[in-house]
Amino acid sequence: MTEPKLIARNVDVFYGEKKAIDNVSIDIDNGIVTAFIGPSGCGKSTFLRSLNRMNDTIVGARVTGEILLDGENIYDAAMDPVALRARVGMVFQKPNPFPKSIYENIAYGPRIHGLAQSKAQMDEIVERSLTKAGLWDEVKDRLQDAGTALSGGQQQRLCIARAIAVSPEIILMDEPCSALDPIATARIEELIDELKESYAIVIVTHSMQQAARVSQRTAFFHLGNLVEYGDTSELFTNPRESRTKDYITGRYG
Ligand SMILES: Nc1ncnc2c1ncn2[C@@H]1O[C@H](COP(=O)(O)OP(=O)(O)OP(=O)(O)O)[C@@H](O)[C@H]1O
Repeated sequence: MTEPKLIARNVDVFYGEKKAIDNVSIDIDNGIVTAFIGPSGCGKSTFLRSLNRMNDTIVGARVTGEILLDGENIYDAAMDPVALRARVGMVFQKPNPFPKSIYENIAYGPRIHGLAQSKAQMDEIVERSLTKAGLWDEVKDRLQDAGTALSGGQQQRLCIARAIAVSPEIILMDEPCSALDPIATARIEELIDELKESYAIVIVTHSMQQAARVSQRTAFFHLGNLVEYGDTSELFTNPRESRTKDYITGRYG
């Protein structure tokens, strides 16, 4: 057995006095997709954001416990949050390309992290990232067009390419398809399946069908607790906890 890529131990997340995540421990492995599911407000996004310190940007948010990335505590004073967010990338619900060209959307991260020594190297990173995100053929002749001029599904693949460009180890996705039509959604789901070969992927989704289609492991959250975590097929066909069963059979949520 290889070590988990990321280990969370006894994690609490607070917004001011309010505890949104209560004592969550979970291992995230490489090479698979892990889905976070649960009713609205259960804390899925809050916990996801704690995995790359995105909560640091929210006034009053506080994380306790331990989150280890390859054994290193990401909340250590020595950890640079900007470098961390390159290693643990994030894709949001609404595609949010920068108001810049397609090329610049990808080149921006590698430039600030000093990943390219020449224009040729940067071109190579841009092409490789767009190819991995399944967008190269559609945009290679218009790299100078605005990223915002693409369709919603293309914009989301651009955002995935932007995350890939800085060579992440984990990609966190917060409901990445909820603003997309079914065809664009299917395209992103195929892409997630391909990307899991290279990155650990964690996806928050409202759709149990989507969790069942794309993930190998599923975590069910309820009222800030991690109720059940296991193989996706097992969790959906033979849940151990009654709260999981109630949720997946549509009794609440
Ligand atoms: N910035 C914030 N400030 C204060 N409270 C917040 C903040 N963000 C979330 N919360 C609260 O924390 C709890 C968990 O919210 P979170 O958005 O993580 O849940 P979720 O499961 O992702 O919900 P949804 O599926 O609706 O996105 C909720 O009670 C929510 O109101």
